[in-house]
Amino acid sequence: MLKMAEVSIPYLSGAKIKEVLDYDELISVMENAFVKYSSGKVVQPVRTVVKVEKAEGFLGLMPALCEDEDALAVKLVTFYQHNQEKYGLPTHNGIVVVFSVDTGIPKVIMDGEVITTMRTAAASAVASKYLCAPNPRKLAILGSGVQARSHFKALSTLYKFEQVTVWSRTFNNAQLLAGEINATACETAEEAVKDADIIVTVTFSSKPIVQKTWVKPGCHINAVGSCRPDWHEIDPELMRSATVYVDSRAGAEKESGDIILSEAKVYAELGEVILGTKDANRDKTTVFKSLGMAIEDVLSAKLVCDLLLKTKKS
Ligand SMILES: NC(=O)C1=CN([C@@H]2O[C@H](COP(=O)(O)OP(=O)(O)OC[C@H]3O[C@@H](n4cnc5c(N)ncnc54)[C@H](O)[C@@H]3O)[C@@H](O)[C@H]2O)C=CC1
Ligand SMILES: O=C(O)C1=NCCCC1
Repeated sequence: MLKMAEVSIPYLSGAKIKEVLDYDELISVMENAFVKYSSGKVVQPVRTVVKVEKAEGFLGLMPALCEDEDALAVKLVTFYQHNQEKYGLPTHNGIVVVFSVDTGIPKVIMDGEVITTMRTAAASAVASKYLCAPNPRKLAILGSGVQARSHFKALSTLYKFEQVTVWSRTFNNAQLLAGEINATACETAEEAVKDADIIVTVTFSSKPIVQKTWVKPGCHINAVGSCRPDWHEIDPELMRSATVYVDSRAGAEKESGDIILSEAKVYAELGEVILGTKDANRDKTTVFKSLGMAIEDVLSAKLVCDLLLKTKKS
């Protein structure tokens, strides 16, 4: 066994990771992540977030351990909402450092951007699978960035939508995305969400972008963006009247403006629904408030290692 001083740690690029990850597999890995988390099999402190005032950005530190899965890693992720408009760079960047559970020696460092992009959408796919009404026909996407694209891909692995609508605060961006995915660009969010069976909100908005009166009763909403305690995407009245599910109660109570500002009651963690200890209220309007959990990254990184480093021993 090598000592730390003798180790040369491999780096796996986002391009390499993209080659091996697919949504089918990630969706089942995310399902397992939710189950492990809600059955108390994961050690995962609530994310530490450092605010970078100068750039209006944030650094998040996200460690988790799951001994059952022989998985220990930490994601270090930045989210800088102005990166795209200022520098043409992605707004989310980061790395995942994977450690040996037995020795604590770092095994691999890998890109965290692709994992964040794909596992977040796979997590929403799991939520939709358990919480939306059968046979969803219309998908509405609010936002037109990285997560808008990954959510379209992940949800399309589960459902064949008859109609997909896109709204973005800049209509041109909605049109660009709509052109890529054969969807309809809408001038208003109200028009986009009308009669939608599944709504995905993936923006940095600090003010609600979806109102309760616009939403079809029984709709399922994946509320993925605005992950700060003082930002929200969903009308507080809609939050209070829906059945609200989260990835982690502890995370939601500390980080989600959608929950904190509306004082909506969290009904269940998604893992509890998968475990069968809480109901999936498919006939009601449901919101899955996603904040993102370290265990999602840790198990995604483990999958990447299994796929790319199969022949190498730690
Ligand atoms: N829950 C989770 O696990 C994760 C959540 N996120 C969050 O999802 C959201 C989207 O992320 P990406 O697509 O990667 O970012 P992106 O930068 O690629 O796209 C952001 C989108 O939000 C829109 N936007 C920005 N400010 C807005 C405002 N004030 N009002 C309305 N729209 C606005 C932009 O026009 C763009 O369409 C962010 O809030 C991000 O932090 C991202 C990764 C994981
Ligand atoms: O889980 C993540 O990764 C993130 N969640 C909220 C916003 C930034 C990244």
